Amino acid sequence: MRITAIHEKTVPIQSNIRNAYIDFSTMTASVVAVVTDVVREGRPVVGYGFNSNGRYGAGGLLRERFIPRLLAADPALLVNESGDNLDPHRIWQVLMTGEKPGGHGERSVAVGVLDMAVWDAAAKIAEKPLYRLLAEQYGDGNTDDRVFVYAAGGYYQPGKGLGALQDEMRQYLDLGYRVVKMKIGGADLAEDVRRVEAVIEVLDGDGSRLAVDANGRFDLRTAIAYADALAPYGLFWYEEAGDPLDYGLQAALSQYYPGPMATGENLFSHQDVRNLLRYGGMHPETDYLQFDCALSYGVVEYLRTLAVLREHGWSARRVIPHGGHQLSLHLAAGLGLGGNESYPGVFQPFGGFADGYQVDDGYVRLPKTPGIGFEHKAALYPLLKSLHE
Ligand SMILES: O=C([O-])CC(=O)C(=O)O
Ligand SMILES: [Mg+2]
Repeated sequence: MRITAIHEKTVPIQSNIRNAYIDFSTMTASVVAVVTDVVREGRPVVGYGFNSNGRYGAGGLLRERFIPRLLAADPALLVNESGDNLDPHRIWQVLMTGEKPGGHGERSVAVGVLDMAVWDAAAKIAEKPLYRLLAEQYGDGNTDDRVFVYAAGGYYQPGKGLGALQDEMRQYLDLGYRVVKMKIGGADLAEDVRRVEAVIEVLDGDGSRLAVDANGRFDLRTAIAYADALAPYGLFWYEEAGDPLDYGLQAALSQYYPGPMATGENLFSHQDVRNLLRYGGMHPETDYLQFDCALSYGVVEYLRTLAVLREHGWSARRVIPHGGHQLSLHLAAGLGLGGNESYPGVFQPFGGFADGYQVDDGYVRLPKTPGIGFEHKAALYPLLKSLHE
């Protein structure tokens, strides 16, 4: 078998929302389709991939480097021993040929987008949902039949007052979520405390159902001032307080803040993760890690990241990935992660899961059809299909 074509496009996912660090007025994403010559149900198998929010589309890198590299490779180097399916690990090696270590800038996005499409195609060719393939090949064979999800939103928006913030959160609860997340650090501390209290009111006074996200905005002094203000609420987690690469800040804050903390969405390699675990002072029993495969070289690299976790005494259950996409849902169900982010209100059509699979008391189920299941999302599939039809 072989890859016959790879199509790529940059699409907008802009909106008027803002976190503490960026607004999303010019945000884009890369979308790819990897077409194979394997036929299932009368049609060539096509795998789809895209990157999640927060990093821009990587069209330049895809067009100039990664897609040509893949198409120029001997097809025999891209398939498994028996030659009947793609081998994502071999493909990853080909993609990274000529790439020096370190400096994991945006090339991890380009590789992550292609890797997503390769796994989608490989699972379709194997005629299994991806979570089953992952559980059989890399897990203990067991899969979770439902995955914990939380609703992320609570962005800053022009004219959005406390009432609108509360209405947004009520909508998430009505959809079946139990835990919600909101942004902090984009207003002053007093205003953020009012916002946090307004959301906790909607959660029947239960702060343990609210996560807050500072998107790396704070220096240590500000992070500590927020820690003092937030600690009494007993929050679900306090996320990305300082710069994602400032492990010293994280270590100081981890010692100081009594509740669970979360970070990792802007670490793009297993080496960066290793440094966080070595030097970030995080607590394996109570903290959360948020690495997002779509931004960080894909599933092949994620398997290495999970190995690093094991070496440092962390359970995969402490991982709840950033990004709210279906690939992470498969990783969670197949490899026993702790759950997944969800964006019921933002970053559509890429956020969200299969149509008809409602969130029930904070958990969601996955379709049993082959691949990742993008075909089950009516708002997304036409866009993916338009790449090659
Ligand atoms: O606002 C963003 O960049 C997204 C984000 O941090 C998250 O979902 O945790
Ligand atoms: Mg975040």
